[in-house]
Amino acid sequence: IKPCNLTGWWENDLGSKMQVFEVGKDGTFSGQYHTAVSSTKKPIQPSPVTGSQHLDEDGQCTFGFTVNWKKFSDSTAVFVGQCFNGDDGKEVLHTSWLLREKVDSELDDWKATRTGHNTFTRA
Ligand SMILES: CN1C(=O)N(C)[C@H]2CS[C@@H](CCCCC(=O)O)[C@H]21
Repeated sequence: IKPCNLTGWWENDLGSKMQVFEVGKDGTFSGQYHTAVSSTKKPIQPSPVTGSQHLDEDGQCTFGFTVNWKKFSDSTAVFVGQCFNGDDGKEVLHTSWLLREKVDSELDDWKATRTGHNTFTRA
């Protein structure tokens, strides 16, 4: 079984790319998220990623990471998922996410969190 290591470049079905820098001995990692889409008009810039993955020997690890949409949006996304080794030997990350956008009034709090799911493959 191939051990799971998220280091490297990933691309999801929206065309967003994520670069994971090296993963520490405790499974923590940092990286950058290059989103392909945004709900804001400001120019899109790479955003910092911080996360943590399991390092179990049996591969196919679970992980979570947070993206802070610096400089172009006041929102934050958290992702959870698992890495699978497809039969074709290709790795795929199945993720679910919560995207919290900043709203100006507590009255709008009800509509401030969106959820979705995306798969990532090696870019
Ligand atoms: C591009 N995205 C992507 O690759 N996702 C998996 C989803 C979940 S985070 C969101 C991007 C939000 C950009 C900042 C903002 O407009 O609030 C969307």
